[in-house]
Amino acid sequence: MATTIQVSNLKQGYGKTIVLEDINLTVHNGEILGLIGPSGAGKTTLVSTIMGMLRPQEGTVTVLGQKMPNRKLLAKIGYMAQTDALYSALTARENLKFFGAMQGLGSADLKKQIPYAAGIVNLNPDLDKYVKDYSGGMKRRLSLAIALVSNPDLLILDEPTVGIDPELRQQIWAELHNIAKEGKTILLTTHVMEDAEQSDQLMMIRNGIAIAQGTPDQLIKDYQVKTVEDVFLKAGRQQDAHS
Ligand SMILES: Nc1ncnc2c1ncn2[C@@H]1O[C@H](COP(=O)(O)OP(=O)(O)OP(=O)(O)O)[C@@H](O)[C@H]1O
Repeated sequence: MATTIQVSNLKQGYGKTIVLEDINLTVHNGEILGLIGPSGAGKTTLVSTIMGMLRPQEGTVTVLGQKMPNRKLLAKIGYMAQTDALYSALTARENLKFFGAMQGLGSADLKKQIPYAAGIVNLNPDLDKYVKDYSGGMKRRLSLAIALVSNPDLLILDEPTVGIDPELRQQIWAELHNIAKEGKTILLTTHVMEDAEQSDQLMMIRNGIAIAQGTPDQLIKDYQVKTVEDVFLKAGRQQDAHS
């Protein structure tokens, strides 16, 4: 299986503040990796480093065979940030057109991809509304559609299911699994245990350290617990006991 993301011995921080210590991670084509951890653990910092928005302080990050940061690769990455970066004075369709064009889509592709991406998040009926009139959940859904619109090889989603109701969450997960089956790679951060359970691989980050890594089933077995949440709690207690 080809490798989409390779993080080796990454140390990362802001100035003298160290946020991540010795992170090692491999994500293959077609895999969904869930990054879980408490608020402030360093998930967004890791995602930003993988995207090339932050240069590693130590160690290396390779994405789709290229060492990061690499601006050219951004066109191959669909990114949904934690805070919605949308143009509120434009309609949802205009936002999708703008961001799709930025990702290199021509008008024929946009015509096909906008209804596809909006369909995944049930936004087709509201595409011509102004974003300023959208609810918080609709904005999250539009941000996800923007990440999907260019059919990228790598999808990076920072807390994609916040503000999304359970029924739509299930629908989105079904589509994420379809996308992964096509060989695309998905990296997402989450606080939601149901999301973690849907991931192929998990990395649990706490206090800047990867405290557990593996498939949800394997982790549950290794930690001799019943749920992914219990794995996280037990791994956290073990980390505290050792520090
Ligand atoms: N630009 C920045 N400058 C300085 N410190 C930062 C910056 N961004 C984040 N931090 C700090 O780095 C640490 C990790 O933050 P990060 O946003 O990566 O956590 P997170 O796991 O994504 O949290 P959350 O789940 O709340 O989004 C925190 O202590 C945060 O205060």
